[in-house]
Amino acid sequence: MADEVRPFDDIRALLLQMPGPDQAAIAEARARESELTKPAGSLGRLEEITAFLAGWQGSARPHVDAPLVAVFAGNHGVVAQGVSSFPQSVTTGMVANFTAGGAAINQICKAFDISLKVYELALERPTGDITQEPAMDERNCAATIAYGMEALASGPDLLVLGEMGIGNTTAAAAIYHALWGGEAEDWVGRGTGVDDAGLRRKAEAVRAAIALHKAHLADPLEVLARLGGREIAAMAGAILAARLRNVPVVLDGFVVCSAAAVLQALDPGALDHCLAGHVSAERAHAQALERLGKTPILNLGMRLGEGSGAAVAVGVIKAAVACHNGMATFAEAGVAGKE
Ligand SMILES: O=C(O)c1ccc[n+]([C@@H]2O[C@H](COP(=O)([O-])O)[C@@H](O)[C@H]2O)c1
Ligand SMILES: Cc1cc2nc[nH]c2cc1C
Repeated sequence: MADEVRPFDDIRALLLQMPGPDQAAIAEARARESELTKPAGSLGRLEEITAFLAGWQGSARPHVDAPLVAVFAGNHGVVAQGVSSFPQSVTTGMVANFTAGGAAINQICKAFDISLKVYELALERPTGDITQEPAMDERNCAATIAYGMEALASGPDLLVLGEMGIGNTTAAAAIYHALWGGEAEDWVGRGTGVDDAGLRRKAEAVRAAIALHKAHLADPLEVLARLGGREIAAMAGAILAARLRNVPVVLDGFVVCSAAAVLQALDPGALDHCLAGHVSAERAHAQALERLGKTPILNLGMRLGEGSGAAVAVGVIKAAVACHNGMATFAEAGVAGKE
């Protein structure tokens, strides 16, 4: 039916409403930066981060007073293909661990004074096995994207995305392969630590999924629904919702970036409000970041997920903002400027 309302239409409508950064605030922040007691440019990337935050927050004095790590958890039918080195029950187990405060992300959030919220997405009902059927139908996927927008409810001034989901590096690899082509082998990696046989099963699963769904993969939202997972759809919603409220986002690793890649495929400017917190050790993450046009803040060989790499990068972002707001100008300090 020509006039049928489709669940994805609401998402597409939001993509038409994305604001840009405040150029005046960026100019004002850069002007202040040039007056601070340091040689011009000597804080390197920290100065870029400050200007970026100024633009999205619309203030020459950016702030990281209410940062939030939002961790989305989902389960994946594709684990039936032997693609992970851990059982599916670990997803539920780790959600309990997050709640109890025992995971790595809890400690990193404590270290940098970041709030943490965990969003559990029907863990008892894994998504469809992408080698056999779509992970989700359009209605479910759209509803999950909308649910992810909840991450903005508490009004964070910086949003860090994280995920937990056994099998989700296979879903992410399938998304990259569908969006960016190449071979299945280009996008799969060891995830939680599969051996060579496991790696071959991952490539085979990605290849089978692409072959099964190939007639439907021209639309990035169909790619997300058919090949993704609930946590990936929810993160896409959170990234989009942040943009609509001018909240800057810090992306984490391989799986978080697959949600971002779907948005970029829908609109090349959709990730302008996003920083890449780190490059993970998952083999294809560096390649994905290159495709996204993002330079990671950190490269620490991390491959945990949970938002952990991005949360560590918040420490760097906080340092950038502290310098910008707290440093004296040459005039204030009575320090002689450059001759
Ligand atoms: O963020 C990454 O780059 C990353 C790389 C490897 C593994 N992970 C995490 O490991 C889980 C998925 O791994 P797997 O092997 O089960 O597909 C999931 O919970 C992710 O958070 C995450
Ligand atoms: C133990 C464990 C913790 C995790 N955190 C994110 N992904 C994970 C995967 C496993 C297996």
